[in-house]
Amino acid sequence: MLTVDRLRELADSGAIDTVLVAMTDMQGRLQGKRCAARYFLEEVVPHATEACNYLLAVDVDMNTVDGFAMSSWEKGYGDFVLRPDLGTLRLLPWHPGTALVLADVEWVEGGAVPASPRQVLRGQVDRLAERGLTAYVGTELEFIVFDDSYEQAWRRGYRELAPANQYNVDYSLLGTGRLEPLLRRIRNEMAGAGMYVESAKGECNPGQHEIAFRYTDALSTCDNHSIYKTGAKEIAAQEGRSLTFMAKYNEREGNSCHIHLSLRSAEGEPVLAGDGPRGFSPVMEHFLAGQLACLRELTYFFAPNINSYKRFAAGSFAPTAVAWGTDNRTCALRVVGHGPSLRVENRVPGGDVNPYLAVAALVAAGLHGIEHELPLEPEFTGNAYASGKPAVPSNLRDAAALLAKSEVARTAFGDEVVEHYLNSARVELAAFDAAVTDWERIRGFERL
Ligand SMILES: NC(=O)CC[C@H](N)C(=O)O
Repeated sequence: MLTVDRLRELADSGAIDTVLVAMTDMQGRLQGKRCAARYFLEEVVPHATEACNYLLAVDVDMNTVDGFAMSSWEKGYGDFVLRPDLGTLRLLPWHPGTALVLADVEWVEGGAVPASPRQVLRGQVDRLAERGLTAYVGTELEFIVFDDSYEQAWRRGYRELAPANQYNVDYSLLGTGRLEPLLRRIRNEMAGAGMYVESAKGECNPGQHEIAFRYTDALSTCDNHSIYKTGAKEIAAQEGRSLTFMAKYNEREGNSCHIHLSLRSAEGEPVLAGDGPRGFSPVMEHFLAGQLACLRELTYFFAPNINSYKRFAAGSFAPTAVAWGTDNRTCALRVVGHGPSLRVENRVPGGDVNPYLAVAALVAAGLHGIEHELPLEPEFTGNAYASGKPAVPSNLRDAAALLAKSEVARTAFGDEVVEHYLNSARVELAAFDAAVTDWERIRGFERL
């Protein structure tokens, strides 16, 4: 990582001339400004910078949409403050002479903006800390690479794109070898941006790949995740290609973002393993029971888009059943590792997830289980797709309705945050309800 002093040296020598100041919006995108390095050092470091507060109140298309209490035409769409978190300062190797810092979002009058995803996660990290606990998190993003550039793909309406592999390349070294110039750039340049890269592997959908990063504390993982997604797209674009993290690009395997989470004590000792019957501690039992109890009502934070729900298909390796199992990939909650590496993998999130909100939801669910000492049901063995267990919500409307009634969410995040994201869901549902899709035209144009 980069210190401000080192940045100053690099700026003085001309090696760095630009510093990106970024916040993460509701959709998990980096939004912000490209600052001149000198201006960043002289003005933004001591005084922060500002951006229009509609950045937490627009849809994917940047439309000003109604219903957000914190930001509206009535409120004049004023500014909020982007306060750099200097611990996130780093070089971005894929842009010459460029560094990046992530910002916390505050009101001009002071105080955190509650709906800011980074602030939502900070709140849950603080709640854990009050119990002497720290969350360690890893996110596993899958993506599909295409030979088409983003511009070509857009112009073609995303139809008939050429995936960068022609067949299933799951674990195929031949398959990843084909894309190694691109994959190697992404791996090495993310390492240059301060991330601990572990490995890359092929996946099942043609052109589908995954790059794995070492787990770290919850906030840093979500920060890295957001920077990585942007960087991977930018590197692909520089290579004349495109890649997508959308949850379900076509009817084959979707793009997941499995989230692994473990807990440690204030002394840094792993606390999930213990002397219980399965090698679990009471904290693990309650934490996992909390995940099961809250999964349906918090699914919105794992699956925030219309498309997210298309992943949840039987036999797809994406979950449909709210069940837990030991190293069982058919369950929504897969327990992996043992002893100090014991952890919970939530398999519900797709590549379109906002990591801050998803991890905040996992922590909130776990704390609910711990605070209420929820007992853990027996593990599920076998094929959970055929289990008759409660179902992961199958669409955004159901997930939003479940969130609206969630006392756990309201207690953990506050009504303001829950109402904010419920409005976001409403906006997305209304936009989809108003859209006429290719599917309808293909079925209806001639034949109906
Ligand atoms: N590696 C896997 O388990 C595949 C996950 C699958 N692609 C999904 O969308 O969930």
